[in-house]
Amino acid sequence: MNLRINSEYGTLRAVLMHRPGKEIDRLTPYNKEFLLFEDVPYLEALQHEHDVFSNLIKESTGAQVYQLRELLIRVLYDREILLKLMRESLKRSGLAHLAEDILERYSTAECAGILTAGLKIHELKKKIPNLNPGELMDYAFAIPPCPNLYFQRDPMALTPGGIIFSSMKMEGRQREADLLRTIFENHPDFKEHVNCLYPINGHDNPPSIEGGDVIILSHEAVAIGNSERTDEKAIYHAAKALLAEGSVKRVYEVHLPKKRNFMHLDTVFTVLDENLVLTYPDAMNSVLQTSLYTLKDLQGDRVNIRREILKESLLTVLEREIPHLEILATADGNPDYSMREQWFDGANVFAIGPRRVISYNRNIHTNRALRNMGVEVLEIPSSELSRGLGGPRCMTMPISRARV
Ligand SMILES: NC(=O)NCCC[C@H](N)C(=O)O
Repeated sequence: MNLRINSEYGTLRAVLMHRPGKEIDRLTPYNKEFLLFEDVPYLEALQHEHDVFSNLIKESTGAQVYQLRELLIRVLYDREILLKLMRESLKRSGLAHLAEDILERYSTAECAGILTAGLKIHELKKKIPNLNPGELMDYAFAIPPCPNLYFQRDPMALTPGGIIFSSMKMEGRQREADLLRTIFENHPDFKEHVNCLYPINGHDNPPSIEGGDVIILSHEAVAIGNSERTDEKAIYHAAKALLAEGSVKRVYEVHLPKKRNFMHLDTVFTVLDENLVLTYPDAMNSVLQTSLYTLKDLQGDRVNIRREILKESLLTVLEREIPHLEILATADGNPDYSMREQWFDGANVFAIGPRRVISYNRNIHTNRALRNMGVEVLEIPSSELSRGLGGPRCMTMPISRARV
């Protein structure tokens, strides 16, 4: 499998998703903010909505849907890998010394569950009755959960030149990127095909970048959001690696307002075809500065890139990059409905092919506007999925698309 994609809309061939599990049941009214949720979802209904989504992808495209849990269990059969992840996950609670005890008492599948759904002290006490957890109370986390794992777009990004492994900004999501990187660098289906663009070798604490900020604009250009989650130093390094690799010629850094409802660039626009982009109009108007990275010179390992600050809106950049571009505003530009639907990721549809998208059913005004534009819109239920503040694009990591 060639782990590169050259568009946001080529017909989907394979995608990685995560069916939400027990990690969702760890959310409470008191930890939901730290864990980046707007509410406390109802797990069974959330799973049902997610199943509808993954089945629809299979039926409408025939694409292979990989499930993160299965891939993870496969790589965790390597004890060294499992031990490293377990130690790392126990560090914050000060219990890293228990990693080997845990591996002895739990099966590999159970360990995969622990690494995604977390582990509480009282649960651990059932396996290790004489446990001394120091100051930690029974209901404290020995390992915190990853409830955002169903937003598979964010822990990495596939680009035309290879993979950007995220370094996630928020503490509540950091393990997700470790899990994804471990899978892609070790699973037999993928490991030979990874060209890692980021983080650069030897960087222990890389500046943050998240997959939702990376969008392929055209055959020659990629945009990366400088956002609440992605740092300009990370963009510089990712741009350098992408330009040196040579598949793209321009990387745009797009400055987004650091606001929760614009948290990533893909909350603001989605490319649906060679000449069609769906956008949230308010954000397009407030994005006033972009920077452009291009290659200056390349001699062996020595790469120099140039950065120009463009005093241009994102709209101008898109119009220049994409010839004969048609822009469709969410809710057809109605300010009240587009604002409402932005809260439920109206602009964040998942393109499964040119002018074919999967969208939340609740975004009725956006869906109608899309259909009026000739886009095929397949809808999924969204009462629970949307409580995590992410849409269909956020929930999917396309790993193979037909080249366009
Ligand atoms: N690409 C995206 O916009 N992903 C949505 C992530 C939502 C998640 N609750 C978060 O705050 O990170």
